[in-house]
Amino acid sequence: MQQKWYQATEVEVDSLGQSLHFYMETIEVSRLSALAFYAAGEERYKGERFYWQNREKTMTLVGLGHAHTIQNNAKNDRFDAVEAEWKSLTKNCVKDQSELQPILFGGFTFDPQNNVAGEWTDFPEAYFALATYQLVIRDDKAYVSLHLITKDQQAEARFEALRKERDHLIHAAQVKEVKTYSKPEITSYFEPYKEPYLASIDQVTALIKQKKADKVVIARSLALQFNEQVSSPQVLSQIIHEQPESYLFGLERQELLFFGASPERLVKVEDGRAFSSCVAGSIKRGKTAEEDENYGQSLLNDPKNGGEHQYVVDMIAETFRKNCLEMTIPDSPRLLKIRDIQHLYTPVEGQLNSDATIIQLTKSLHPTPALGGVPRNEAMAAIRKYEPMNRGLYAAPIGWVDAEGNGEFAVAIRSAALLKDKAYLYAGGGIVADSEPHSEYEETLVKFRPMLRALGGQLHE
Ligand SMILES: C=C(O[C@@H]1C=C(C(=O)O)C=C[C@H]1O)C(=O)O
Ligand SMILES: [Mg+2]
Repeated sequence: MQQKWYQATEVEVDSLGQSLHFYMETIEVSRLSALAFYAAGEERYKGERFYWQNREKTMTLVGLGHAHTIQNNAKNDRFDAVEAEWKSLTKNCVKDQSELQPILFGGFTFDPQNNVAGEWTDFPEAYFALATYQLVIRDDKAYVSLHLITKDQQAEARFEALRKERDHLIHAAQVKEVKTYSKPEITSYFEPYKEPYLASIDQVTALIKQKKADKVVIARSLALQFNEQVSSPQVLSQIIHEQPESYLFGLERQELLFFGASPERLVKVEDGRAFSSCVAGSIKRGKTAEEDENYGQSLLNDPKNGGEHQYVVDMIAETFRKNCLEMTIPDSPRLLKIRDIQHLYTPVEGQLNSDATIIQLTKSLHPTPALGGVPRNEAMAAIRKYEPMNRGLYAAPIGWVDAEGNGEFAVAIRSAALLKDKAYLYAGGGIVADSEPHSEYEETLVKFRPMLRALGGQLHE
């Protein structure tokens, strides 16, 4: 038996007070494949899809089509603008049942002041969508919501057509066997700025020794060419199978798919409680349990990595102190082990002040010193000066928020942009006074591995 909820509300969406009608219907469905649901939108909704799964695998989210987008290029108030528009759009929605929540999914680019042309040209500095078809799988229950936002008061016929299509999409996703996808075939592989990257590590450590900054995260990219166009479900299926311990995300806009498997939470808010994670300091995995344990111990005892980590802890703790009634943070880091790498990890949590929101927390936290540096402004200036690329959504907040103010953003690392038959992979590392170019270079190679593997390549040690 299917559960069904329907609501129609009226909202004023823009500053002109334009009045719109927001129709939505949520049905509970029997378990289906989130990836097959995504793939069912290949023809009609390519370029308007997203995929998300949290680290714990307790929440999977897929969106097909755009009922509404919220996007802007504001340099200073992009967070506030997204929050205000989402609030006005959802103010009349029923708030108390989480399965009825419309969800806004998207991201804020790493640095709105970066104008370097390339794969991110024209990508908005804030880009969010409310899906026409929203699939949420939570604690083993699956819900599909249909959203229609229109000026039209008589939208019944359109809504009915969308219902029919929804039933087709659900049917396509209730498959007995999930399709398996082959890996893409790489025809060439190059590191665009290897020499400038190595030189920049020396330049940045010199800057740090002159006390112009304490820590700066420097990143680089890797470019791949494939023998043919690669599809989004094809690469998403690889990360779903290969990176189960990470956040998984994919966000399409026009021809571009930005996707990744990140171990790092920026912020999660659930019923007024906030969670973040300090993830910085890295070492590779060992080939045997013993070697792995030894690497882990040396990471825990290494002053250079400990320094990289502490800057992140100090800043996130400070932000939580300002926004929370109470908070907890352990005294020392533990290890976070994922397939290719281990990190120093310190979880943070707290009870939010009544006026703190997930978007405001995201605004305050981004970029943490795990991806930007310390002090923030000096680090950002150094990144603009020494990185010849545009990070786009790499290292930036990606995630969702619902109408009640719950939500979660990951830091979009271990990620890549796929554009037809080309992909750009991104990786970086925290540079401190005692960083060495060659070992930082090696660290980025390890961080490229998850996306490189998903895209059909491999790196030898
Ligand atoms: C910058 C990246 O990762 C960040 C930098 C780390 C480091 O330098 O040790 C570790 C985890 C992340 O906070 C990346 O993966 O590209
Ligand atoms: Mg590092």
